[in-house]
Formats: sequence, structure tokens, C-alpha cells
Amino acid sequence: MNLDTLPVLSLAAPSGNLAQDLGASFQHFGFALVKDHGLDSALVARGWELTRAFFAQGEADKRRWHIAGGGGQRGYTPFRTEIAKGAAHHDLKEFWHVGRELAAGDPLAATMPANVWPDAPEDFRETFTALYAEFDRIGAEILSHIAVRLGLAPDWFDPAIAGGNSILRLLHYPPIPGETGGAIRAGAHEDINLITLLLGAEEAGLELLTRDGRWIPASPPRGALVVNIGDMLQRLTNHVLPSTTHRVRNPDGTRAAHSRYSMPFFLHLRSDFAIRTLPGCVSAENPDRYPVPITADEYLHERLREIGLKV
Ligand SMILES: O=C(O)CCC(=O)C(=O)O
Ligand SMILES: [Fe+2]
Repeated sequence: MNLDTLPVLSLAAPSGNLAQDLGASFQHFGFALVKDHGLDSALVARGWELTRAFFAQGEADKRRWHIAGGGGQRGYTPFRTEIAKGAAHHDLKEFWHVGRELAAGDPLAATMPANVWPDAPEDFRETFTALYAEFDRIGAEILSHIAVRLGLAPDWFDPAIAGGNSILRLLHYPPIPGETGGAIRAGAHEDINLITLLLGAEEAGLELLTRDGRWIPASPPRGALVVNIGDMLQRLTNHVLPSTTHRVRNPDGTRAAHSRYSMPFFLHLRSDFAIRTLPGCVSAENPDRYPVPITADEYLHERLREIGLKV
């Protein structure tokens, strides 16, 4: 494999090859670029339209949907709130979080707060509830290929993610007055969840840290997904699949003065799932790093405290 360029993989490829190719890209980069993913394109287009319209509203309007003390898990989180673990400066972004819609009385509501929905723009709730379901579906498909690569049954992840605490994030990095490129819009970090499916990275700026310590761009073709491994899957696989550090840097030149919009779906385990190292990922050369299991919910809250979203 070319050590510096992420291959573009088609989700429509025969499944045996795909498990190998996705697995190789994840093992080497912790990232994969995925086209032909089958996300409903009209719905995605509508999602972008509403994302732009939401963030174009005045600060006071948006702040009505900020939940003080909510750990940024739902609704609106203002500019410069989140900070990467160990970073000196807050990220130059604002975002909106959509969680799973639960039926009344669902016991999962104990660890998954209810969604809040803005009164404008119109169709926000319908559109993002539908997009959430689309990401959930494609994410499960990608996980089934990962399962095969790990020597597990293709449906191994299904019960682990049924009712999972996944989050759809709508991100806006506003233009920075006077900035000519290079400002760090999102500090170097790893994602907390199992895998992340991201749309919008054709606007330059997303970079990942290679194993030998160089930043390289993640530049997907238009409409393709950038998929990356998060800390929960790294832990479950005893680091066989690495959760790779990434950041968003303001691009140089004329794009520096533009907004960046992106849409990551953080695919999470069920809150009560116990993350126990997969036996197939333990060997003499790679002894079990996590002999004590932890539930997905405990793990999440430990991490949210570290990134300034929870006290
Ligand atoms: O905006 C992007 O391209 C990346 C966002 C990201 O890494 C995150 O929100 O965790
Ligand atoms: Fe990230």
C-alpha cells in the first residue's frame, strides 16, 4: 500500500475484497475513504441546506437551543466551547448534536438524553431523523466488513450497536477575519466512539497523523465518506485497529476566508455494552492492554470530562 495516500474504496465492491481493503486501510491509517456508500443523496443535499440555514441564524437565536450542563450531547454548542484533550486553545467551531429518537419509556433513556429541535429552519427534525437512520444503516454495513476482517461473524456488531448512543454532529467552522491559512479549527484529537462516518471533507483542512508522525490530508472525492476508527474500537481490538489522531487546519489561500461545514456521525455502542478485548486480537506480541472491561457509558463520560464538555 502507498504509505501516504488513502485509497478510495467502493462500498459496492464484492464483500470479501472490501473486508480486506477496508481492513488494510484502517490498520495502516485508522482511516478509509468510502465512495458508492448508498446514503440517500437527496436527503444529504437537504441536510446541507438546513445545516447552512441553521448556522446562518443570529447567535442569540442559536443559543436558545444550548442545554447548560448537558455535556454538549444534544442541541447547540456555541463557538469556542469544545477543547481537544490536552490542548491550549478551544476549537474554532460551533455544532449541533442529534441523538437517537427513543420510544416513550425506553430504558435506554436513562443514558441517552432526549433530542431538542429548533423551531427553524423548517423540516429540521424530519430531515435529520431520517439522515440519522441512513448513517446508522451504512455504519452497520461498514462494521460488518470490519467484523469479517477481524475473523468475527458479519453480524457480530449488530447487538452491540442496536439502540447505540450514536450522535450526528452538524459542524460549522466560521471564517476567521484576517486569517490567511493555518489556524487550527479543531485541535488534534481522537474520536471516542467505535467508528466515525464523515461527510463534507472535500473542503480542505482535515488531516491525520501517520504512524511515523507526519500530517497528511484526508481528501475524499466529492460526496464520499471519510471513515475512521475511534477509541472504543481501538480498545475492543487491543489496538489492532488504531484510533488515529486528526485535526482540522484552516486551508491556505482563498479558501481560508470560507466557512467549513461538515457532518460526522459518531457511531457508538449501546450504553450498557461491556467493552472486553476481543480474544482474537490478543497474542504474545500484543498482550491484552485492557484486562478490566468498562461499559460504553462509563468510558464515554470519562472522555467527555477530558474534552471540556462535562464537569
Ligand atoms: O470537520 C471535520 O472534518 C472533522 C471533524 C472531527 O474530527 C470531529 O468532529 O471529531
Ligand atoms: Fe474527530
